[in-house]
Amino acid sequence: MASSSAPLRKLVFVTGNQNKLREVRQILGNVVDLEARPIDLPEIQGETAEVSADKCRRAAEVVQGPVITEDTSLCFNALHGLPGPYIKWFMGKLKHEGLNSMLAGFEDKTAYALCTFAYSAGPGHEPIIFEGKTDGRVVPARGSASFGWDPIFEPEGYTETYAEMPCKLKNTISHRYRALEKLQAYLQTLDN
Ligand SMILES: O=P(O)(O)OP(=O)(O)OP(=O)(O)OC[C@H]1O[C@@H](n2cnc3c(O)ncnc32)[C@H](O)[C@@H]1O
Ligand SMILES: [Mg+2]
Repeated sequence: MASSSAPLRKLVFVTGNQNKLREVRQILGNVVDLEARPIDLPEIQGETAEVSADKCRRAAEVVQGPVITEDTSLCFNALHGLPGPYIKWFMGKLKHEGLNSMLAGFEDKTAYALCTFAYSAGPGHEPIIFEGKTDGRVVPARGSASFGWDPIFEPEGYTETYAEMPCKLKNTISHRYRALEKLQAYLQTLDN
């Protein structure tokens, strides 16, 4: 943790998603001086780590300095991890009901939320990847529909969906929280 007298590390977070930004600010608190840039960067196809590293390289070029980017996947075990990094497009077309229907023919409704942060120290610096995973299952939508697929994801060990939980609880068990814990630990090593 940065000492109270040291200036906070400045970091640009490139994201077009206000809900992600809100949660990242809530979780990181004042550990870093986070500047948000709402740039919607192209995302390639591939496995999550490749998609994330590519987006972060582009972000570092745009920002010309240290930067973080984040990618979220929702992976259905019955579908071998799909929709995965393509969840945004599946959500957009199928909505909550259609995502449930995708699993109608399967007994196994388990899924996991995967958050991948990528950090680059600047243009030409290879991104470093930090992943956080939360297991759960896909259920018919319950709770406020304010953030993506939150209403249809019930984390393991809880009877509430992400959308039904107080944000403080989501932020202590979420895929995003778990990835940020690792990113934070890495940033601390840079301060020493
Ligand atoms: O600009 P970026 O950061 O890429 O923001 P995005 O909205 O495009 O986000 P992704 O590419 O990572 O796509 C992930 C999708 O999952 C949604 N999502 C991300 N985190 C979520 C969370 O914690 N709970 C519910 N939905 C989430 C998000 O709204 C997108 O539809
Ligand atoms: Mg995106």
